[in-house]
Parts: sequence; C-alpha cells; structure tokens
Amino acid sequence: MRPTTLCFPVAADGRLLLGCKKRGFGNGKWNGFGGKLEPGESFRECAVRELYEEVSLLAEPEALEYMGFLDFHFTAAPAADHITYIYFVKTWTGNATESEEMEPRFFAVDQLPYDRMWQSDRVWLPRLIKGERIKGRVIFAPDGETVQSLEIKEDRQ
Ligand SMILES: Nc1nc2c([nH]c(=O)n2[C@H]2C[C@H](O)[C@@H](COP(=O)(O)OP(=O)(O)OP(=O)(O)O)O2)c(=O)[nH]1
Repeated sequence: MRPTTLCFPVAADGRLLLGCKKRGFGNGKWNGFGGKLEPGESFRECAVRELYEEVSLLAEPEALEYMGFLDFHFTAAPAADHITYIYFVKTWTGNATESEEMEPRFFAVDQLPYDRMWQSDRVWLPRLIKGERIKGRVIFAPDGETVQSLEIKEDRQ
C-alpha cells in the first residue's frame, strides 16, 4: 500500500492549521498537509518536506508528534489505496503561506469545517485533538467520497 503522510500544525492558542486543496486529489477540501513518500524518505522526512512545500512551514522531524495511522481503501480504485501516518506539530519556523496546492487558514478546534472535509474526519480528528492516538481503516464507496465503513481503535502503544 502506498505510504503517505498527513500533518496538522497546532498553534500556541490551540487553533489548527488546515489548507484548502486547490487542485488534484481532494480538490476543494480542507485538510492537513501531506502527500506521498519519495524514494528513500522516512514518514517524518516526508511530512517535513510536504509541510514546507505546501505551506512554507519548517519543522524539525523530531518535533512531529505521531498521532496514529489510517488505511484508506478505495473500492473502485485500489491503486489509490494508501496508508497515512498522521502527525501534529506545535513548533515550526516561518509563516503559513499560500502555495499552488493549498490555501491555509487557522481554525478553532470547535469550528473545524467538517462539511468541507473528508467525510470520516469528523469521527477521528476530534479524538486526536483530545490527545488519543489511533489506528484504523476507512473504506470508501465506489464514488471515492462516501464512507462505506470505518474502523478506528485507540492505539495504546
Ligand atoms: N484527512 C483525510 N485525508 C485523506 C482522506 N483520504 C485521503 O486519501 N486523504 C489524503 C491523505 C493524504 O495526505 C493524501 C494522499 O493522497 P496523495 O498522496 O495522492 O495526495 P497529494 O496529491 O496531495 O500528494 P502529493 O502529490 O503531494 O504527493 O490524501 C480522508 O478520508 N481524510
């Protein structure tokens, strides 16, 4: 399964930085920052690179807090299946800057734009915000959007 990352910067006041995807996969959705691992890259290295490419924030790999993983399965397009390692990061340098891929905005955690995010995020993101680490699987219906089934557990390790 294709390895990918997803990273959510958390500001000192607790707000979360999301980006509205401007093109390609997930276009128009608010999400964390991330993408596919490049050859030879670790998950953390990928998350740091994508954060910089997509929103110009520079983080140390060790500053990333691992929050769990999700397997995303696309029933009609198995080639799109991927596993995502999810991170929060609270320290970085630079200012969130719009890129060709993402328009960034900080959101209070009780005002996240779930109606314009991937459908299952409203289930698992609040758990991460509470500090829980998760592992799970999301299976998408043939339309590639609707959640067909969802299995999320707490990862106590
Ligand atoms: N929050 C969230 N993200 C999802 C869901 N499903 C899903 O594929 N993604 C995201 C997580 C990954 O960051 C991203 C991986 O897809 P991708 O690697 O094709 O994304 P990309 O086009 O931005 O990647 P890249 O070209 O920059 O490498 O998709 C979901 O249900 N919720």
